[in-house]
Formats: sequence, structure tokens, C-alpha cells
Amino acid sequence: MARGGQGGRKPFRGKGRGRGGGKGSGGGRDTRTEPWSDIARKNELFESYYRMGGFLEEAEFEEMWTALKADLPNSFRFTGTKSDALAVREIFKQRYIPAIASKKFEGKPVPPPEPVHAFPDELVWHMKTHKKIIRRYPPFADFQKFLVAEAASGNISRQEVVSMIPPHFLDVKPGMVVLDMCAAPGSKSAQLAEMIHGDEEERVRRAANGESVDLGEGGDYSDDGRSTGLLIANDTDYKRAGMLVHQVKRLNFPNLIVTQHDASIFPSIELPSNDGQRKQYLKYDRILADVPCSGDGTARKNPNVWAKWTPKDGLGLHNLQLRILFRGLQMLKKGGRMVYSTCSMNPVENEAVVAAAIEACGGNSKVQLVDCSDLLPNLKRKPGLNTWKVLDTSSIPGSEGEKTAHMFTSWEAYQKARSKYEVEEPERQFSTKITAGCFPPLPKSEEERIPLERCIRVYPHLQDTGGFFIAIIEKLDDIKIAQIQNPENAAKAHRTQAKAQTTTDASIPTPEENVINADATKAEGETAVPDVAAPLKRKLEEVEEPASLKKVKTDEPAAENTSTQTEEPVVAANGSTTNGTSLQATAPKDARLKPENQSNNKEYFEYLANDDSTIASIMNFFGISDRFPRDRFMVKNKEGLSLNKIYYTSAFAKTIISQNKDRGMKFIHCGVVMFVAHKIKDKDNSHAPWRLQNEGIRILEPWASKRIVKCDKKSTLHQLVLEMFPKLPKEGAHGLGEVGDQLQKMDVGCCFVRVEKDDEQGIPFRMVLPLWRHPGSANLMVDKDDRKAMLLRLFNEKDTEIINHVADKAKAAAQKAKDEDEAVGEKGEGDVSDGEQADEAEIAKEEEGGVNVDDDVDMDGDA
Ligand SMILES: C[S@@+](CC[C@H](N)C(=O)[O-])C[C@H]1O[C@@H](n2cnc3c(N)ncnc32)[C@H](O)[C@@H]1O
Repeated sequence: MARGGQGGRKPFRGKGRGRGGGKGSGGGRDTRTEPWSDIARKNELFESYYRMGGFLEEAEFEEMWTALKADLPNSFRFTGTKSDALAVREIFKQRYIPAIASKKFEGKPVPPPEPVHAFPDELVWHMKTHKKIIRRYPPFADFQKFLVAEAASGNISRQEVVSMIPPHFLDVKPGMVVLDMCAAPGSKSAQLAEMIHGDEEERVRRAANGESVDLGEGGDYSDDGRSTGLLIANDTDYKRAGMLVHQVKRLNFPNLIVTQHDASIFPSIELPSNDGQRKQYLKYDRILADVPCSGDGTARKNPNVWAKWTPKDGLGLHNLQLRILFRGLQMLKKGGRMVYSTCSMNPVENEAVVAAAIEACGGNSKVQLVDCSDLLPNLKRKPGLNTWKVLDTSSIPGSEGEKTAHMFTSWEAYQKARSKYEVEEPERQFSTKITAGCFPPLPKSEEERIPLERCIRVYPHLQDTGGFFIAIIEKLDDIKIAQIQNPENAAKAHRTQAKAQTTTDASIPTPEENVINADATKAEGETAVPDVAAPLKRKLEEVEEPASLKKVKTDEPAAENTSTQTEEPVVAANGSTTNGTSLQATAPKDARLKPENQSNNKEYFEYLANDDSTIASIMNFFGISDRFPRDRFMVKNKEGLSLNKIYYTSAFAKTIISQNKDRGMKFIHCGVVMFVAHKIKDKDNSHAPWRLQNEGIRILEPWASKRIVKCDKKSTLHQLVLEMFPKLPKEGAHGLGEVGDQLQKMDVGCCFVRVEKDDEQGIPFRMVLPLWRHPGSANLMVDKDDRKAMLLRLFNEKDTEIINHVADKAKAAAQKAKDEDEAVGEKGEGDVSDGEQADEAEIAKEEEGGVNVDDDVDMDGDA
């Protein structure tokens, strides 16, 4: 899926800015890429909280803390369909591991990359070797080149190990409808897309050949083996959503929509009505909420954590996290599964959020934590916490910033302490963000106890990673309208009730306040590492609820069935009101998703008619079977004209886009570019003015019966990759082997080059590449970087320069003209004598710069 004709797309090279992202994350420097060995990996308050908070036994805490201070190993995963990923992994194992393992650096053996055994099939690897050695040491430098090239081609994803965990617990099957609520920059979305896609190419090939399509992956293959599922990847932040688009575009996945909404008030997506009367809304099989968090589990790669950790980060995010999780649970199908994750180790952002959300939904009978100890059995983990303490710092304005750290064991203890301070030291200021929901729940009975131990805590020392938290929740029953209210209020009400009934229970911890003897002022100081201060401040700012959020109301289900909602009263997601009726008065239905409130730069998604004449002529040109759908082609201009690019989307993506694009949904990406207008006026191509694109070629090719060229010999493939525009006369001798023989019988225009997997020749997987047959030459429509990646992958050629015959010829001609000019002392006409050659020069210019037509930074516009 990822690689198109192994060409793929360059990944976006924008820099991630930590976990929070969100509002204001666009400015500032990304300090994570800078050397930070000088920054002290020390923060007393941070350490005291985790040392005293009862997370780990003392000896294990030391081990964990030592690991947290060490550099994080580099990690990556092989991506794409499983067979292709395994093939690239084999090249890596056979070529680079032995080379690295057999050498020494400064007299010592260098540890080669190792598979991370927590994940199946050796598809995830990490290496501890320092970047300095990688850069200087030849076997590593070669491997680094391979890594960079494959990452650019989409065969490898450089991703943190812990970040790969959540999608595995979602148990996604092809055909499922999945929402990734906080998706940027998109590494987990990529995993989810791979899961929805499954082995689609193999299934579709079988369907096209009339064979059975059931490969035992589970799922609905009624669409001729294509995945009927959908991934909606969402992020609220404009810039980060842009990064997300660039990341997911290279997946070439037509079942993907990117949206830009606040996840805590994510709009209900309308479905076409069954009876033309009652509205229906989309419910999801799977939802991932990888929420914005304080990110203290990323201290191994993020110096900000050491410099600026404060308990206020987690406290400030708790409410947003809770609202996102609660909204996700509302939109989940009955029987569906949701994963909530953070890269924070703080229970206020983790177990507290999960418990409060479950309580707000009506408890264990409505939504329940799933015991996933049998999934990823090799992943070392610790159970979630059932008790924890909440840390806060207080200060007295004007006391030169002096701060005192307090640790509270319960809401009662907190309230008691606050009452005491209000009398004794009224000027002392505490965080305003501590709520009842930040504390461990107080269940009325064992049945009502939320089994928080089923949550998963991954600590840095367990398998040499960052810290991470994962909770897997299943929806057992509908969340009734009466229970859909402000989650924070609901959780508070639940706890107040529980407290009233249990305060005499001796097992309840006595309210207590611990004052930590740590230098809190230093931990929150401004001066330690000035370079890294800004991003953390942004993260804190983002915690404040934006004004717009307070106004916008979300569509909510009134009642639920297994897959859709049938009515949609308005309920506040942030809400101060728990009653749908009264809110309808404050938020008229029509005002909910006004387009003008949604997007500054509108994207157009217009589908072409079934009988569109451009599509008909393209289909005819390539001999595309009638079984290939004609009604899923889309353009991105207001007028709905096939001007420049034509995109393809899945049927369900089309349904969602068409039904909701005028409801104010902020769709910012959908569709795989399949055809691009070939605008060069060479005299022979007027009947074939569209180019196949690397991105969409594998979707179309199984259904083609014309314009197919088979490349059987590795040597021919080598030549096609190495040389741009090799000569190919209309008849007579040529040097393009079996491909040249076939092309000589073809008219000018685009065609498919099929290369089958061939172990004997060392062709590790099947490829389909677009090629343009010119009047006097042929050219793979693959850009130079991708050609170089192919030379490295398939032929182990590291430094070979790509030959461009047209550019070379043009250069030589220009040089000759210049020489002649100089000789005669006047300007000559040059020697590009025939029209064909002039055309080629023009085409070469366009193709060299424009093969990957979508690489521009805009979000797909046709402009
Ligand atoms: C931890 S990052 C997500 C990482 C992502 N899942 C991945 O694997 O690449 C959290 C993301 O949440 C986004 N975010 C913050 N507040 C949000 C909100 N209210 N709704 C949706 N996304 C939000 C941030 O912009 C950030 O990109």
C-alpha cells in the first residue's frame, strides 16, 4: 500500500513539537533535535513525585529513574502490507546486520540493531548506537542511507517503540470504521490504515482473476476484495493537521479522511437516511484517543521535561483529556473498542481520566476496561494504579516566587487542606485545576469498582523505551441521554454519592496532606534552560479552553443502535447543562456546523459523474474492466471539473464526504491522486492526455487489460531505473530488452510496467510502475530520489548517479551552441533540430520536477 510503484512520496520534513501540539505550536525551535547532553537530567519535584507516589518499589524505582535519564534508542518499523514489509526487512537483515556485527569501533564491538520482541514478526527494531558512531562508521553510514531512503519511500517508519503499542490493542480488522481523534503527526494513523487495508492488493488481484478473496483476515470483502473500512484521522491544530496530511498521503490509502476539529466536541457525521426522513449518524467500530498530555514519559528525548516539569501540566490537561475520552465513548458503537493513551506516567492524566470517563458513562455496565494481558504477550508492562496521590504546588504572590509542593491522597484531604489555608493563609494560591476527578475513585461496592489494574503502564526500564500509558475500553451498552452530561460533573456527582456511603469504611485512606521537601521553585524556574522554555509554555497555554469551544455545541446521540444514531439532539460537550432540551435553546441546530465557522481555506471535494466523459476515455485507453467503479473519482476544485488531477476514494469515503461537506465538517484531505493531466503538447499524445500516478497505480492495475508491459529481467529493470529517457525508436534496434520490444508496438502515452516478485533474480516483491512511451524514448515516471532508493534496495548501489539522456543532450547542445557562438562571435540557434527532441526536453523538465505531483506543501488544491 505504502509504496505505489515503490516511488511513494517524500515524507513531510516538518518537525514535531512534542506531545501537546495544539494551539500555538507553530513557533519556537524543536529542541529535541539539538544536543542536550549539557542539560541536567535532574528535577527534584519530578523525581520526588514518582519516588513517593507509590508507583514502583524503591529498588525498581531506581532502575526506572536511571533508564529515564539515559538516551533513548532509535527505533523504526517496517511498514506496508505484511509481505512487502517482510521483504524489505529481509534485505535489511541480510545486508546490514552482518556488516555491522562483524566490525569494531575504537576497539569495541558495536551492537547492531535488534528486533523489539514485544512486537510480532520482527517488524520493529531499535538500536542503541550513538548517532556519532552511525555517522562516522561505514557499515552504519550505509545502513543509515538505507534507512533514510526507505523512510522516504514509505517502507520504513521511524517511530518511538511505545508509540507503536496503542494500535495493536485496538484489534482493527479490514472493513472497520476507525476514528483517530488526536492523530498528528500521524504515526499511529499510519498503523491503523495498514490494519484496515490488510492485504488488500492480494485480495483485489484475486477478485480480478475470479479467485476467492477471503485471506482469513476477517472483514467485509464484498467490494471485490477492497477494504470497505474507513479511517478518519483528526487533529485540532491547523499546522499539525498539515503534518498529518503529509504523513498519511504517502500511504496512498483511498479509505482515509483527515479532519480538523476539536476532538472533545467532534461533530457527529451524518449518514444518508434509510427512509429519507430520520437522520442517521456514524458510529465507530474502533476509536483511538492518543490525547495531548504533559509527556513526562518522553524525558529520554525531550529536555523540556527535565527543565520544566511541574504537576500543573497534568492537572491542567485532565479535563480536556476527560472530555475527549468521553466524546469518543459516545461515538463508539455498542460492542466497539476504544484505546486511550498518553506518554505521561502521571495518574491524573491516566487512571483518573479513565475512571472519571467510565463513571460519567454510567459505570462498568456501560463501558468496561478490557484485560489485554493476552495481547502482545511479550510486551513487559505493569498494571494500572488503583490508588495514587495528587501533587500540587502553591505560592504566595509577592513571596519571590517561592513555591511549596503538596501531595494529597483524596479529594477530601485536598478540600480540608484548602479550607485550612483559606483561614490561615488566604493569600496562598493553589492550582485551580484540581477536581474530584483527579483522585482515585471511591466505589460503592466491589461490583462498581473500576478494575484500573487492567490499564497498562509501560515504564522506561522494562524494555528500554519511553514511558507510556494505555487503557482499552469496550462499550457494552448505550449511554443514555440522561447520562450524557458534563463528564466532570457526572464523575463528581458519582463520587460525592460514593463518599457519603463509604466514609465510615476503614479501608478508605484517612485524608492526609503530604508536603514534599523538594525545591519546587527550582523545578518551575524560568532560568535553567532558556532555550527550551517556550514550547512548554505553549503546552500550558493550550490547556486553557478556547473561547470558541465554549460556544460550539456538539451533536450527540439521543439513543443508540448498533451502528448508527437516529436522532441528534444538541448537548454541550463542555457543558454546564445536562439537559438536551435547554441546550437546544442556546444552540440552534442550524448553527452547529456552519461552514463559515469551520475553515479558513476551504478544500473542495467534488465527485465526477458516473458517466463522465474524461473518465470514460481514460478507462477505455487502459482497458479497465467494467467491474472497476467509475463513480469514485473526485476533483478538488469548486467547479467539479477534471482540469489537472483526478483522485480516487473508497465508496464509503465518498458517502461521508458527499453527505457532510456542506454541513461544515472541516475535511482537509481525502483521496489518492490517480491521474494527472499530461499538458505537454507533443504531437502524438492528444488521444492519451492523462498520466497514471505512482500513488494510485496499484489500485487500478489489476483491472487493466491494455497498456501493460511486463518487465521480467532484473537487468532491464536496472536500466529503466538508472536511465531517464533511454532512446527507443519506433522500430529497429534498441537497448531496452523485453520492455523495449513491447513498447515498440505501443502508441505514445502512459502504460503500466509490471514487475513480478522473483526470488531467484532477487526481486523481493511485486511492483507496478508508470511509464510514458514518448515518440523516441521511454521513461519511468519515478523521480530521481525514488530511483536512487530503488537502486539501493534492489541492486545495493549506493552512489550511482541517475542518467538523464534528455537533460544531458540538452546540456551538450547548449554547450555546443555556446562554443559556436564564441567561435563566430555571434548568437547561434543551437542544434535542437527536430520537434521530437524539443518536446522531450520540455517533458523532461516537467517530469523531473513533477513526477510526484502532490509533493507541494498545499493541501491538495488543484491550483
Ligand atoms: C500526542 S499527540 C498525538 C500523536 C499521534 N497520535 C501520533 O501517533 O502521531 C496529541 C495531538 O493532539 C492534538 N490535540 C490537542 N488538543 C486537541 C483537541 N482538543 N482535539 C484534537 N486534537 C487535539 C495535538 O495537536 C497533537 O497533535
